[in-house]
Amino acid sequence: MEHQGTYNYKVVRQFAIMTVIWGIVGMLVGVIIAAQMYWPELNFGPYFHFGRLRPLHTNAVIFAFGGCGLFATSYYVVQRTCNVRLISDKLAAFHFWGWQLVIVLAAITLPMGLTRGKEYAELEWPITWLIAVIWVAYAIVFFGTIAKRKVKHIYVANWFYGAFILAVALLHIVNGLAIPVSATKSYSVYSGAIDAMVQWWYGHNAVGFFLTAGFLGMMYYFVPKQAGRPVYSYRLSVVHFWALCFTYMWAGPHHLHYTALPDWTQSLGMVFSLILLAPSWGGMINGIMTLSGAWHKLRTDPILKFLVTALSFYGMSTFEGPMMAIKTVNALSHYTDWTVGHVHSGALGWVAMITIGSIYYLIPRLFNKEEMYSVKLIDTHFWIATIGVVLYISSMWIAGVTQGLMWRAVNTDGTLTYAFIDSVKASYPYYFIRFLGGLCFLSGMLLMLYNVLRTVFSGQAVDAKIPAIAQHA
Ligand code: HEM
Ligand code: HEM
Ligand SMILES: [Cu+2]
Repeated sequence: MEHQGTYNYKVVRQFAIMTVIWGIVGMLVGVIIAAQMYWPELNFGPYFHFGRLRPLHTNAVIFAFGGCGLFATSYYVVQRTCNVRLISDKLAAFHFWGWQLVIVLAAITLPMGLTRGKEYAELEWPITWLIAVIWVAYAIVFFGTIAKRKVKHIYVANWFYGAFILAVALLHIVNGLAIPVSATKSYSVYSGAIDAMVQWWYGHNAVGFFLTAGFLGMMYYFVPKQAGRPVYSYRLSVVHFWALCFTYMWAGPHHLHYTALPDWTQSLGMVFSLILLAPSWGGMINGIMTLSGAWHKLRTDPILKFLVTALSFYGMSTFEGPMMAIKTVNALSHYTDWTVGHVHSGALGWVAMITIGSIYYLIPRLFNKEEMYSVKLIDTHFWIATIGVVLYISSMWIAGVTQGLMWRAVNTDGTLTYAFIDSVKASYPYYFIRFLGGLCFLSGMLLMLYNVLRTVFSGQAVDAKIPAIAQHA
């Protein structure tokens, strides 16, 4: 039991490094598909066609980049706040290697065109089952560690990580139910409008629990830590936690406005989306107000800049989302690039920025260094990333609204003013700006990789000792 007195940082180090690597891979694919929309001749053969690289992009950024970030931070946070080592190093290692295998399998099968055809749940049934097994291992390690904790209280970050783990298990299994007809092909057990409803109950809650709850867990640990201030309101964190979990579950139908779904379900989804603004902003306000008395640190601390800007984008996208869920607004925004803009203000502005900030916090601590190799480079990364997000989302807003307006424009005699191709032509300049924005964001990630490698190779891997007296980490 040589490890008894220390935390398991090995699995945290592994997931943290892979967060940066998969972030670069996933965003590179993002830049490639963005380029393909501006230069159609970049669509090569079947394997490198937009239609096959797009799911590769979404899977890589959400499950490889986002997933590794969530696993690294949750394993760090749960140990530090419970004052115990993970209950099983072996299961944690199985989780790490199993997840890398899933990512590799995804990178092979998606370009081959093997897909279940469900967005964000594309991977065919053998991989879906493999994910379920790995997820159970993760849940055992995480909740087992909480059960063994030396601190009576369960810190709020763990509540959010816990909700993420449980909800994603539920979503993955229910939406994954399928009847295999061969090793690489299966059919959903649901059909028609019910299949669509299950899929978007899944899709929306993937946003709510994979892309939000887990990252709020990150926020609740790393923002107070980096700001050196306690969480603004513990009561607010409890209230918005339960409200968020409850409300997200009902908002899925906003993805299916004006479809064959019963009208009342669409209205229900719209109403719950509007309500969702409140618990979302509860989290944002709690995070931002945690800086009370530490605002001056924003001037000099680029890690804090990442964390706080992430919260601002979180607030912005959770305002935009409820607006887009209003049926009359959705009549304009749906099918347009406005949705893609909304997605990336959440994905780049919130998910990627909070992850980047947290990883910069972690790396020196995992490799026995005072701070990152270059704090100046973190600052450069911050600015280039921020410019990238702004270019991305503002170009997509303009393109999206232009498309929506052109599609609905009618002449006095009732005929359409524009052919579809006119709206494609009108979108071209914005696709170029989006490509540039993506390129900025990707360059920032490359700076990060350099900075991380310099820190890692000048440091040494150490596992911090567990303090003898129970205290908050
Ligand atoms: C209160 C919170 C939010 C609400 C009510 C909301 C609402 C919406 C609505 C109405 C759409 C458009 C559906 C359509 O017309 O097809 C949408 C799309 C989307 N949103 Fe949000 N959103 C919220 C927050 C977020 C956040 C924080 C993220 C990312 C971290 C996000 C990621 C997405 C994604 C990925 C899609 C595209 C789904 C697809 O069609 O593939 N949303 N959201
Ligand atoms: C360099 C950064 C990135 C670039 C250039 C980029 C580019 C793109 C492009 C071109 C699309 C396809 C849009 C379309 O079908 O018209 C897309 C879709 C998507 N991306 Fe990204 N992306 C980046 C980063 C990210 C990150 C970090 C995430 C998540 C954490 C993300 C999540 C998504 C999602 C969920 C979709 C599907 C949107 C939908 O169905 O509405 N992206 N991205
Ligand atoms: Cu949704």
